[in-house]
Amino acid sequence: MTLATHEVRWGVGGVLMVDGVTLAAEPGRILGLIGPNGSGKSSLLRLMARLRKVSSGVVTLGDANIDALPRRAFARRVALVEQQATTEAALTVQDVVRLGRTPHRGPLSAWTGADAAAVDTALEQVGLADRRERLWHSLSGGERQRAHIARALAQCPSELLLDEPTNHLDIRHQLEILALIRRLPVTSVVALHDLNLAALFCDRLAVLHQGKLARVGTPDEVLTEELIETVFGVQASVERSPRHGRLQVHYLMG
Ligand SMILES: Nc1ncnc2c1ncn2[C@@H]1O[C@H](COP(=O)(O)OP(=O)(O)OP(=O)(O)O)[C@@H](O)[C@H]1O
Repeated sequence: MTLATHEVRWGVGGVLMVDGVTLAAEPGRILGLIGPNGSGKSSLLRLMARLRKVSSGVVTLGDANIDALPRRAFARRVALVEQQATTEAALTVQDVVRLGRTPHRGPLSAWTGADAAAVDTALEQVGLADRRERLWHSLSGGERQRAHIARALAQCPSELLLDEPTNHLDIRHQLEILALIRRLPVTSVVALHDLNLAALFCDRLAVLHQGKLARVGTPDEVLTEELIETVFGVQASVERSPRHGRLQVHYLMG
């Protein structure tokens, strides 16, 4: 087993934002997290990445409680790409991506061929190899997003957590990034707003609603017209695409 949450709760000021979520990623697969704004997707990802401490319950990696793992060992395995990560403006793209190598290097160790190769591969994978010398402040929103994904890939994680990785990306780059995540030999947990992209790329979907897990299963099991209405408050018609065989959501206007 890889990352899993067991009855995890987290709240602020007595209000639970993540309320008793039990969920396991499957090795090598993509688990999509869907749910309305404020339903707890980012909070759950941050708990899984150990950026927040659970109020109760446990997050495990394999058999271990993640709180019991040494920080570096955890960081070598689990990478998080946050929604609005900030970065020092004076850095270049490759400086940012190099930060991904930190968990693999000692404080005084020299930059190795393996470090350089991981950075080069990550830049190639997100299509930023030709912009590696560019300063951060000169990048577009989509280029910054891709640079943050490259930083996570340079970390060579076995578990990759992504919060809305397609935010800011044009449609070609949305498809390319999700196709890349599919190809990677890693376990991924990805928060997504676009239900059609979730149906296209995810092996399983977990639906959060007001901090609780409303449903988990394959896209076919989860993406029903009834669930979309109950959780998102939107009427939709769900059909199987004759082109790619995945479910497709058509939103019905008033
Ligand atoms: N540090 C915090 N302090 C107080 N409330 C918080 C904090 N972090 C998150 N919340 C609240 O927790 C709830 C869940 O937020 P979260 O960001 O996890 O939702 P989300 O599903 O990722 O939303 P979105 O789709 O808008 O990104 C929201 O009501 C949010 O305001």
